[in-house]
Amino acid sequence: MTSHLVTGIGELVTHDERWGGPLQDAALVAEDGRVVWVGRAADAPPADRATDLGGAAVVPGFVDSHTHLVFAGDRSAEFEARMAGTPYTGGGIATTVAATRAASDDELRARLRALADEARAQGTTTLEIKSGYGLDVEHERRLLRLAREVTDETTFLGAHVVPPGIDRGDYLALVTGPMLAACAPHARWADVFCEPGSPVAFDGDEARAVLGAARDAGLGLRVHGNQLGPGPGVRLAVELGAASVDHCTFLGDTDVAALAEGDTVATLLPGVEFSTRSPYPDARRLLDAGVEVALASDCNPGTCFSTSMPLMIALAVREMGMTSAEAVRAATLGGARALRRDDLGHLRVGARAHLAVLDAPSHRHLAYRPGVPIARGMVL
Ligand SMILES: N=CN[C@@H](CCC(=O)O)C(=O)O
Ligand SMILES: [Zn+2]
Repeated sequence: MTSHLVTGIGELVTHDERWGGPLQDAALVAEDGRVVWVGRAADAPPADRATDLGGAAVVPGFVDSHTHLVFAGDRSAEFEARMAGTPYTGGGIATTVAATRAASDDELRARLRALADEARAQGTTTLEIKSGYGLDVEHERRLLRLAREVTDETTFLGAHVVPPGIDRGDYLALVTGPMLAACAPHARWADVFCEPGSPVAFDGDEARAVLGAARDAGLGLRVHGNQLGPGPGVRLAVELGAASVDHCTFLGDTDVAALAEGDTVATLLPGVEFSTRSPYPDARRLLDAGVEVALASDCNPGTCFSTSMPLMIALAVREMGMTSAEAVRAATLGGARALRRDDLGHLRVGARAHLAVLDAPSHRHLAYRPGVPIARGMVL
């Protein structure tokens, strides 16, 4: 077992309350992939090898708890139309499904790996990846098998939309029956796009059926909820004990109260509001109510084609009323909680030694220097 001392850390964000905030002039030792010591550089113990970061700030590696990285095709024309005023409805998902079904494993794998590398280069050290562009038994299973090559945090999203040409009831029976059975061995989670106002997504009763079947199959639950308008998604997620409800753009008081009382993380995806020109969710309202908030990219070809967690942090600070410290926490510890992982998202002793190293003196620069590639992931 080799120990690795990382020193020369100008500012270290650990999320360890005992330090009362970021540590200055810090060091960290990792052994066997885990943090074994954290403290002031002057007190650092000897180790087998050392890396001097020359005063860089370090935060926990970003935990991007919501992505759709296995897909083919291009929807830049749809984006362009949206910027010219055409609203997002979810209808474009069928375009990606057709292109994805037509792509070979190697084509999908090459794109997936390139996107995962792109995320890592910007500080992301954990990715959740959903299926949802296969929408039949063979292709949903294939997408999850490919996603599993990159992460253990895989999510079955057969209930993304009802594909064209199939009856809703028949599709629901497929998703909750044979498709779930084929996909469950390759997934840790199941998700559903619950949006009663959308002709292609699922209403509250349908979403309840999808989530109930997934829970019976041993999967953890996640929900796309309240993205395009108010609806039952958030309350359903809390009622069923989902780990996370994602988007949370249109919330009523009862939704916020349910989240505050429940055990479900509210995952905000501000890249979606940016790329669909929609109103941003009210993060301040959630935080002030005591809700656990996560930030994620939702990288996908339709609503946000960005893997950049620093961009999400900058948007959260600029547009959603979060402080830099709250946004960094949401992109790290919040994401880990949304995945129910206590070994990620912090740098206390025992955590995975996953770092985001910033070419900057402070975590504040993540929002202060938007669009500048200051973060990189480092897994020890
Ligand atoms: N809203 C549902 N699913 C994705 C978008 C998928 C797409 O448009 O391709 C989302 O999280 O925004
Ligand atoms: Zn999504």
